[in-house]
Amino acid sequence: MFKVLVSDPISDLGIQQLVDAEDVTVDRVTGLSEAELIAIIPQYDALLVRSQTKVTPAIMKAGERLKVIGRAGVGVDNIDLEAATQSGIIVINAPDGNTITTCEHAFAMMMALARHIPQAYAKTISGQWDRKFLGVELRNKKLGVLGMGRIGSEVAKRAKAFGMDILGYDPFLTEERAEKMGVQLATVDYIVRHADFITVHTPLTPETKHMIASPQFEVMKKGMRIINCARGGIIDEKALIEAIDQGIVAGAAFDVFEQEPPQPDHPFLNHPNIIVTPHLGASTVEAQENVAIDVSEQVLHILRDEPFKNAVNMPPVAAGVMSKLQPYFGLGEKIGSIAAQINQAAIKGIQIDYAGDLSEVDTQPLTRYILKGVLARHFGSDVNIVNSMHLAKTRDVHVAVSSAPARKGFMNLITITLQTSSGDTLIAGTLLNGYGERIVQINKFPVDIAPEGHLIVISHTDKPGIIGNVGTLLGRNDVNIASMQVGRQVVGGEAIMVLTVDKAVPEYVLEELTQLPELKTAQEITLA
Ligand SMILES: NC(=O)C1=CN([C@@H]2O[C@H](COP(=O)(O)OP(=O)(O)OC[C@H]3O[C@@H](n4cnc5c(N)ncnc54)[C@H](O)[C@@H]3O)[C@@H](O)[C@H]2O)C=CC1
Ligand SMILES: O=C(O)C(=O)COP(=O)(O)O
Repeated sequence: MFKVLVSDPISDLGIQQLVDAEDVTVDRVTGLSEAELIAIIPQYDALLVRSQTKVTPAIMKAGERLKVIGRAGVGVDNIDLEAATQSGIIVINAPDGNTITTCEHAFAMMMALARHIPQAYAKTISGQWDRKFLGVELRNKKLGVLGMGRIGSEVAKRAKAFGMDILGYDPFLTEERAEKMGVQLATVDYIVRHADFITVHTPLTPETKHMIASPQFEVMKKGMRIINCARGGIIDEKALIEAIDQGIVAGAAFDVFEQEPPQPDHPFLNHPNIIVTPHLGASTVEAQENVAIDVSEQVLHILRDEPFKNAVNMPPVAAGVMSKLQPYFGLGEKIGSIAAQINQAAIKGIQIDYAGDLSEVDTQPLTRYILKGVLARHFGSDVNIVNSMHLAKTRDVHVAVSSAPARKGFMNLITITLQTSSGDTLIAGTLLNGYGERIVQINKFPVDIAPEGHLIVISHTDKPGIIGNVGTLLGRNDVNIASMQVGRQVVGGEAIMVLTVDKAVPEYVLEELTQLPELKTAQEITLA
């Protein structure tokens, strides 16, 4: 039974599929301190959060069973991604579910800002009929959009309907796409100098932190207005107050703060020219259901070892690609494991070659499984597909991948060469239609082995009588042989024998095998 902890207020309807799942139990406990979360997290397989819960390295370290952290929303700045990757925890988010809602909030803030709606409302309900609030139209104004991703693009679309001219900047915005959207591609500098309104829709990164600060405010158009419904810290809060005091900025609308919640004496609170909301951008019935449904679905997939999407600490893979690759994951992991069990010396590098059908897809997720198989001998259950690349890198294991359409006699072929301090070991495997996983080459010897259970790999000289001797010795020791494969390149030369046996072979039996004439090495390989 999988246990899921929901530690922030997440839509009931959205997580219903988790609640209904027979193999899952869901606990909801919100408002926990870090220490409280550390105390209970060891029992959980998944943690679901919004932006309140700060998922620190200490929480992840305590989460011995934690396989996935699901963020019911976009921004994952409350989750320590580096620590998650190191701990092998998958972090997923729900990037699409709150786009429109947040865009509409930004738009509502822009309109409220243009017409002083919050200030006028406050006056009116306090009994004062004050008609001095003079607004501005949006029509014919220049709107600068910094960050033209999902939300920024939707804001631009709506702003066009209001007759605004859009200046857009995003490192990924091409001239063609901008033109298609009716947006003028511009630099940040151009935007800050010319825009009447600026709205930011980027994540908070070292690059975007204070991307609007004193140097930008100094050159802004006098009387401009600025909106932040993305992340606190993209606009320098102190510099903004100064720019308002200097009459450069006429007004600002903020949904997010450098520190949330802001201190009661924060200069934005009660400032006549600044309107604020408490990080409500994503807070609609629709968005909360959407993000919770999306994240619950992926959490279920991850818990059940099924293909999933929206991982934040793993490169994105299209769903179609994932379903093509899925059948190879087990084979890849076993090939890696066989290589690492045959050659137990210090690993320097791993060469992975994909051939045939596999050359047509992005094999990156498969590479992670192969690395997991290789590294499991050293890291045990601490390695998984989230951290296998990372662990290889931190251990200076160089991973090289190549792919070629040539079929080499097989429709698909995975070949790995484990480069170690005592030489190279090559293992190749394929997925045979109707026959499943097969190992087809060990070093220079062609073989045909189903990679499962217990195998004994013997290297010997191709001489008559050896097979009989091996069989007799194993029989004497009560080791039953299920299948046997012999590979050689030339008659009487070096040869390999691979036996599938029904149970683990005691160490002394392997020892005895190596005492047989013409037999060089005997190793046991165990596969799950
Ligand atoms: N207030 C709220 O409740 C909500 C806030 N957000 C925040 O809104 C922001 C945008 O979300 P989405 O549009 O869904 O993300 P997105 O990933 O679709 O778009 C972000 C865009 O920012 C661009 N970008 C990155 N660095 C940049 C830079 N230095 N200058 C200009 N552009 C840059 C990226 O290329 C990307 O296109 C995120 O920070 C997210 O956390 C999202 C949902 C709700
Ligand atoms: O999705 C995002 O990035 C948000 O900022 C929304 O945050 P929330 O889930 O409302 O705490």
